[in-house]
Amino acid sequence: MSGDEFGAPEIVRRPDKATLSAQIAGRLVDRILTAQRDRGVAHVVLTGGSMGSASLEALGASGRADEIDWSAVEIWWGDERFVPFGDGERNEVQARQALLDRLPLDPARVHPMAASDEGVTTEDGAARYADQLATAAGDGETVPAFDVLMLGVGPDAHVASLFPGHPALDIDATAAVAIHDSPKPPPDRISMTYPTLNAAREVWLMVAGADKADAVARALGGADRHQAPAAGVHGTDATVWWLDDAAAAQLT
Ligand SMILES: O=C1O[C@H](COP(=O)(O)O)[C@@H](O)[C@H](O)[C@H]1O
Repeated sequence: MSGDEFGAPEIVRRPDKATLSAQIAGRLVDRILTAQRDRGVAHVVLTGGSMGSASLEALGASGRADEIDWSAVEIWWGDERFVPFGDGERNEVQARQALLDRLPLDPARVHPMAASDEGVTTEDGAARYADQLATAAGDGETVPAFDVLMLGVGPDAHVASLFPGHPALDIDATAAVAIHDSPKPPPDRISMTYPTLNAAREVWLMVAGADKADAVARALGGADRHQAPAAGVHGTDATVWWLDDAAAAQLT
């Protein structure tokens, strides 16, 4: 599918980060319930960073977590910082602290990316994640059709660990890629590639704060994905930009 074939994104704007996070949490519950009703199991891709944690914390605070059969939810990550297991820099650790540790998840359905103290390289970790995705996808597919894929957006418009100008932006022969020389610490990471991100039924880009306003305006204003990686992600059914007023301030 070329960029021109995607429908216009939905833009949901709320006054502040707390209100935005609560809105995201409510729609995430609804989305998981719908996926489980339609397909039995829901595939959810989590993100790191400020909005990744805030939205999960909001779900915990909403009182709605008990509506979901968490044993039938597959949890994935769009990217990971390649640091030791348990390190607070890991997106997995942040998600566990924000919510996952309090949910009755099936451990076999939780899929963290590799850690640097596992005795594997980032390349090994990326290849292993690609294998896990293919196994879960079945039917000869390389990745599952995720029900919802959540992404934060950096002030440089990066998503997952796909950074402006980085060679990984053009890798499409594998589902996950090793990242070196990340401009944002830590330098070594693992990331889903564009084809994997864009296999999701719904892609949610969640952005709060004035420091992201320029990135949002560029990505939604038609920037090339090599300059603004967030411009290159789209869901097959829907692409939703969740913005607080500060992040939306430069939209015309
Ligand atoms: O490094 C990362 O940054 C982005 C955005 O983080 P934020 O704190 O600026 O919101 C995040 O979405 C990504 O998963 C992460 O690895």
